[in-house]
Formats: sequence, C-alpha cells, structure tokens
Amino acid sequence: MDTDEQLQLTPEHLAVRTLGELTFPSPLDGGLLERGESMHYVGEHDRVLVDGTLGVASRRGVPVEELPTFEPGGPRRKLYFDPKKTKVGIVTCGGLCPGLNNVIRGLVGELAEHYGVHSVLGFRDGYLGLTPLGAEPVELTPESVRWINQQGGTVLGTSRGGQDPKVMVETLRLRQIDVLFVIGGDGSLRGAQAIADESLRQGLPIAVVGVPKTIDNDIPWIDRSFGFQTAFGRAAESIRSAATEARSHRGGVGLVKLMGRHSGFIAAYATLASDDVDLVLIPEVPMPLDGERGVLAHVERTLDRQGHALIVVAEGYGQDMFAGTEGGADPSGNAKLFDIGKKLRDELGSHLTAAGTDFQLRYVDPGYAIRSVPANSHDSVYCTRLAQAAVHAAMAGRTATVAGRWHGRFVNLPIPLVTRTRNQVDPRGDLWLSVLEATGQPVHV
Ligand SMILES: Nc1ncnc2c1ncn2[C@@H]1O[C@H](COP(=O)(O)OP(=O)(O)OP(=O)(O)O)[C@@H](O)[C@H]1O
Ligand SMILES: O=P(O)(O)OC[C@H]1O[C@](O)(CO)[C@@H](O)[C@@H]1O
Ligand SMILES: [Mg+2]
Repeated sequence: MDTDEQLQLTPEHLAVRTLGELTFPSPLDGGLLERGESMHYVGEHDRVLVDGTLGVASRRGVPVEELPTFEPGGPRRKLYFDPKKTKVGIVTCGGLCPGLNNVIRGLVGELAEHYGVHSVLGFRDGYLGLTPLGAEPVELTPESVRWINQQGGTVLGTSRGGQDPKVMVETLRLRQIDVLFVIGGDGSLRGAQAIADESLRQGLPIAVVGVPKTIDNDIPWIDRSFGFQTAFGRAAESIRSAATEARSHRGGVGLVKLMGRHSGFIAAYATLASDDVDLVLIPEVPMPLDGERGVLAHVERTLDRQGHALIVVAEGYGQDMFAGTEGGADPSGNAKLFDIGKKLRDELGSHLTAAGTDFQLRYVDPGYAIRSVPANSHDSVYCTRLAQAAVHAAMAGRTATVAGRWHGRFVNLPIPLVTRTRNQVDPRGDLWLSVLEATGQPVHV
C-alpha cells in the first residue's frame, strides 16, 4: 500500500454504514461472546489501527485517539436482524477463484448453526440471477453445501455483465431478502455498493455485505485475498515444469504466461515459490524489449551464461506494445488484453535466431488452471473465517461493507474504500526487491 495514499485517509473513508440500532440479543452462546481482548482478538469497542509502523503514525502529527482506524470484525452482542426471521441471499460474480465454494459453505454454516438463520437462497449465475432473466435461486442448507468445498469453481455459477440495480433490488424485495452476500472482485463490489445505495434510496433495510474475491490480489486494504495462495501455488507448478523443460534441452528457454490483469502479484509470488526464474515481467514495471537492459538482451546473456533461461510474464505486462490496436472489452467493461505471451514468444524467437543462438523455446500458459482448482488448506481456513466475519457484520446491520483482514485482524471495510484504488506491486517495495534479488534481472522502476 502506497504510504501517501494511506496518509490521505480520513474518518469518512473508514466509516462503515449501519442500517440502524442493534436491538436483538445475539443467540451466539457457548462462550463465543465471552472472550477478553488479547493480542490476537480485538473487542467490539476497540479499533484496528490502519498504520503498521510508528514512522507513518507519527507523520500524521495527531493524538493516538485520532489515528485512522478500522472497525474490528467479529460477533456483536446485539444484532440488527432477528435471526429467526432473517432471509439471506448469496451471489458469486466475476471470474473464478479458488475458495468460492468454501465461502458459500462458511456463510451457510455460520448462519444456520450459530445464528439459527435457516432461509438462505443461492442466486444463480452472478448478478443475472438477481433479475427476472435469471434461473430460479436454489435453497442452501448445511447439508446441501457440506462437500462443496472439495470442488473448485462455484456451485452457484457466475457471470460478467451489468445489471440494473433497481431490477436487482426489486428481486430482493419480492424475495423478502434482508441480507445479501456478494462474493466477488472490484466490479462485483461496485455492483454491491449500487445495490446497497438503491436499497437505501428506497428505504429498504437490506444489508449488502461483500466477501472480496480476486486471484490477482488486487483489492486494497486487505492483507491478501482468499484463493490467491492456491492460485500462485498452482502457477508455481507450471513454472517448475517449464524450468525442467528448459534445463533439459540445450539452449532451453521456458516462457510462462500467468494471469494478472493490472497487478503482478501472482507472477511475483509464483516466481519466489519456484526459485528458478531469470526474469519476471509485470504490469507495474515497464521493462522494454530492446536495449542493453531490455528483455531480449537479458535472455540472450542468461542463455550464454548458463545454457538455459526461464521467463515469467503476467498477462498485463507490455500492453502498450499493442497501442493503436482495438482490443475491445468484456461484458463487464473490462478491457480485453492482448496476448503478450505469444508476442514475447515470437519476439524472443526472432531475436535469438537473428543472434545465431542455438535455442529451444517452450511456451507454457496454464491459463484458467490456476484459478479453477479447489482451495488449499491455508485458503480453506481463510475462507471459512472470512465467511464467519461477513455473517457477524451482516447480522449487526453493517451494509455496503466487506469483510477483510488487515495486519492479521478481521475488519469491516467500507466498499468505496476498497474499490477506489487498486492493490499493485510497488516497484520500490520489499516484495519486488525480493523478486529482483531472486532473479538477478536488470532493475527498472
Ligand atoms: N461500476 C459497477 N457498477 C455496478 N456493477 C458493476 C460495476 N462494475 C462491474 N459490475 C458488475 O459486477 C459483476 C462482476 O464484475 P467483473 O466482471 O468486473 O468482475 P469482478 O467482480 O471485478 O471480478 P474479477 O475481476 O476478479 O474477475 C458484473 O456483473 C458487472 O457487470
Ligand atoms: O477470461 P475471464 O473469465 O474473463 O477472466 C480473465 C481475468 O480474470 C482474472 O483472473 C481476474 O480478474 C484476470 O487475471 C484475468 O484477466
Ligand atoms: Mg475485476
């Protein structure tokens, strides 16, 4: 996170919208509400500090109680909704991500088993399912979702493409939905905000709570998004395969293309997990193809030196090379990317041939394989805990809010905060420094 951006935060950016007074006692029992505050647990009256270092906090020049803070996540003693009468909807939108089914399962389990909420509808195929054109929603019960965490994808289906917030709110009104959980990325969360705003405009007390989803890890103010670790772990397997190919052939060159539209976190982490990579190219660091410190010269030198070379490229790198060509947009309005992997493959091939280098290039594009797999154990735990935090927030009437984790603690974040900027690899930050140390590639910022 950029320090200047952090320093510009005001209390308004951090305020969580609440539907009204909390009047119903929470049914959580068995000591679930009785924990004292500890190093690991922030009580409901405490706040989570935004700043992680004394340096940033002291640059603000304000008393401690005026430092910017997040609302802690977790169960409240009093609820806004009466659990016995609460009706819930769940929708998954945008691209796939490992752990979507774990979150659905976690939401249903927490609602039913701890709060006693038994009416949970799964809307089908993303926001389309919140319109009359969508398929009939499906009842979700702890039994029906028991094993879904073992599968990748989403049992509810997903989609891209805009829907009218008025139409979606009308669906929620007709179905008497009190709480809508949106599991989705930046676009889905903007949609969730639109639904929350339209409900407010109509005077409908509907809580809209997001669980942020992105394999690209591009949502800000969250330590790490769920599914990211699984996705980069799967990506690292592809890198290892390409490394084996490259090392096993005279003049072997492995080129691996990975997802990462605007943020190169998958490429950076998968590289560090593999420890074999000679060059990583990400959208945030514009390294030219040509010149002494460019991509082509670096690969040629690496081949000369060690007899093989391995390159990882995030799909969003080098899109400026296609300037002047019309790429179009997907149904959600996201720009369709040009295929930088194939372009690099061709450029490398021509360059090494012209240089008279003996080489064998293997191009690996694991594509959707990194995001369609089931969540690993780490992400499974994280999904369950995020789902629990989202349910606590919703039952306490929080709306236009997402459940996140900041500096290891669960927090409730206003949606506008997490959609106004994008999390990206900082070319001057310690993650990119680690990558540069691991690859030995020329430094560009
Ligand atoms: N500004 C917006 N307002 C309302 N709805 C939006 C907005 N942006 C996107 N949406 C809707 O949210 C849904 C998902 O958006 P999108 O396809 O961009 O995926 P995403 O949630 O950003 O996930 P990811 O990019 O990680 O795959 C789509 O139905 C899209 O129409
Ligand atoms: O092909 P689809 O399903 O639109 O999704 C591709 C995009 O989704 C993401 O996985 C997440 O935004 C991007 O990295 C990728 O560009
Ligand atoms: Mg998106």
